Amino acid sequence: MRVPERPDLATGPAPALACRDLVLGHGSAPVLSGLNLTLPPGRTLALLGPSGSGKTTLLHAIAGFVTPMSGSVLLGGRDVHGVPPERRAVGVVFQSCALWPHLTVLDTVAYPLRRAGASGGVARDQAAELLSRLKISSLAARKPAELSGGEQQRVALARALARRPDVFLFDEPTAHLDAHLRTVVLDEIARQRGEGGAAAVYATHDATEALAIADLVAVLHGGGLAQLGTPEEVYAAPVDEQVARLTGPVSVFDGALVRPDWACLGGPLTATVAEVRFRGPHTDYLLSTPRGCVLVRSAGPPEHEPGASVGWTLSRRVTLSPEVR
Ligand SMILES: Nc1ncnc2c1ncn2[C@@H]1O[C@H](COP(=O)(O)OP(=O)(O)OP(=O)(O)O)[C@@H](O)[C@H]1O
Repeated sequence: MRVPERPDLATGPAPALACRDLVLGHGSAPVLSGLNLTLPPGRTLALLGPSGSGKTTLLHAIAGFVTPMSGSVLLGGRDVHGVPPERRAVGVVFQSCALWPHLTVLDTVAYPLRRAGASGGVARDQAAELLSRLKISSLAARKPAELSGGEQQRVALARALARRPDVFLFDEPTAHLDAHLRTVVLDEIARQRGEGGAAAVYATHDATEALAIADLVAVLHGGGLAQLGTPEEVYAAPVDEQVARLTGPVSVFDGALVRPDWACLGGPLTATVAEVRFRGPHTDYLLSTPRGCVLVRSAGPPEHEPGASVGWTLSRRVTLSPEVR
């Protein structure tokens, strides 16, 4: 499946990252084919896709751990075919954090600063500052075996931030974090990118996180790039049902895709409340109608019980084309 590049995001200085006709796999069968995309400096690309769709494989190809079957990866406008991982200007935060077992947390984060030429004292001071921002100062003297999964992730993130790369590669960097720490980490990622102008590729299963953090979203499924667009585009105009499901909650109602916020309670249409799901800031109602079921989101706590008859309004829908229904 070939998706046209977005010309509006492909102009200006050399892109931080470009993939050209990229085909990736681990053996004979490709996992991803015909991948074309361009990421300008300072922008964030979210990779969204189901388990096994190739998000990690793509990150590994950019980092240099996987050799493309064909096509090319360009970093800063330069084809990096054959360039080993340590000579690519990328900072990786992967699911298996691969922290060095013999180094303390402080030394782990200071190491890239030393390699970049900082003196021992300066490197340790800057590393301590990064640990403080990621709320892990108290762990400075510990070794990886003495850390929880979420703590290891934050150390790996601090190490990647210390490297000041041109491109950050994140593979589910908040997977082990609670909601508060997730915000701390996402804010820190955004702050560093703003300061340093680095681009980021961010793989996640979490549509809400992807839409919030990204300038561009690449939806991977079916062995390729199913849709590339801004968060608003992939949410408001998904190309098919699977893209719609991967980018947020959706109902298939009367041959069309309907987001929960495209319908509301009250209005001329009639339905029976089939299910009520309290979500904190809002409540989701699954409405049963003669033309199918539809999920409707309403601010505040539940106001209707299952079985109640309600009126509702449909304000927007994306009709599925016949070939993808
Ligand atoms: N080292 C490997 N050798 C052989 N096949 C692999 C290897 N790594 C991954 N694969 C296969 O490649 C496909 C893509 O895997 P990948 O890890 O890139 O998916 P993903 O989208 O990151 O999945 P998840 O969300 O579960 O992490 C899967 O079918 C997987 O089984």
